[in-house]
Amino acid sequence: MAPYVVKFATGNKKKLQEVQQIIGVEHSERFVLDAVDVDLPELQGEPEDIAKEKARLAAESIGGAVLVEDTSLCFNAMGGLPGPYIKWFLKELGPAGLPKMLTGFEDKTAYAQCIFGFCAGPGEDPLVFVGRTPGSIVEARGPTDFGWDPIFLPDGFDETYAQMAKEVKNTISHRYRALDKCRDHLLSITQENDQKKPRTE
Ligand SMILES: O=P(O)(O)OP(=O)(O)OP(=O)(O)OC[C@H]1O[C@@H](n2cnc3c(O)ncnc32)[C@H](O)[C@@H]1O
Ligand SMILES: [Mg+2]
Repeated sequence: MAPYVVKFATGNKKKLQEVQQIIGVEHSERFVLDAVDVDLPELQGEPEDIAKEKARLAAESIGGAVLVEDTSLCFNAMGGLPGPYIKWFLKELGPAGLPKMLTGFEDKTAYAQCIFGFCAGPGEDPLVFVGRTPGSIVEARGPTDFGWDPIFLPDGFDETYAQMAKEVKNTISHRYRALDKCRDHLLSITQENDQKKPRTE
C-alpha cells in the first residue's frame, strides 16, 4: 500500500531541513512528508491555538492532510514573551540584539518551544504536538544562519544551538521533541489504515 502523504507546509527552509533530518526515511513505507513552500499567516494568540489555526488554514488551502509548525522562544523573566512573536523581535533586533531585552533582569532562563499542528484534511479537527527545550539566553555565539540559534544555550550544554553539531541539536531540540510525538501519531494512524486493509493471504 502506498504511504500516507502529509504535506509539510512552511516558508522556512531551515525548519524544513531539520524536519527532514529528524524524520529521516525510517518510516517512509508508512508515511512521507512532502514539502510545500507556503507563506502562512503570522497568527496571534496562545501558541497551541496558533498551531491549530495554522494547520486548519493550511488544510483548507492545500485540500488534504497537512503538517505545520510554529516556533516560540520564551523568556521566563518576561512571562514567556516574546513567545510566538519572536519572529518580529528577531527581524528588528537581530540575534545579537535579543539578549539586550533581558538586561534589566537577573533571570536569563528561557525555553524553546515547537508546536506541530496536524490536520487530516479540510473540516477535520487539528491536533497539536508540543516539544520544549529549557535553556538560557546568552551573548550571540556561533554561525548566524538560523534564526536565534546563536543566543540559545540549552541546559546541560556549553555550546549554543548555533555552535553545536546539527546531529546534536536534532536529538535535544524543541523541534525534535515535538516531532517525536507527531511521528508516533502518524505511525498510529497509518497502523489503523494497515489494519483496515483487506487481508490478502
Ligand atoms: O512558514 P513558517 O513555518 O511559519 O516559518 P517562519 O519562519 O515564519 O517561523 P515561525 O512563524 O514559527 O516563527 C519562528 C521564528 O523563529 C525562528 N526559528 C524557528 N525555529 C528555530 C530554531 O530551531 N532555531 C532558531 N530560530 C528558529 C524562525 O526563523 C522565525 O523567525
Ligand atoms: Mg511563520
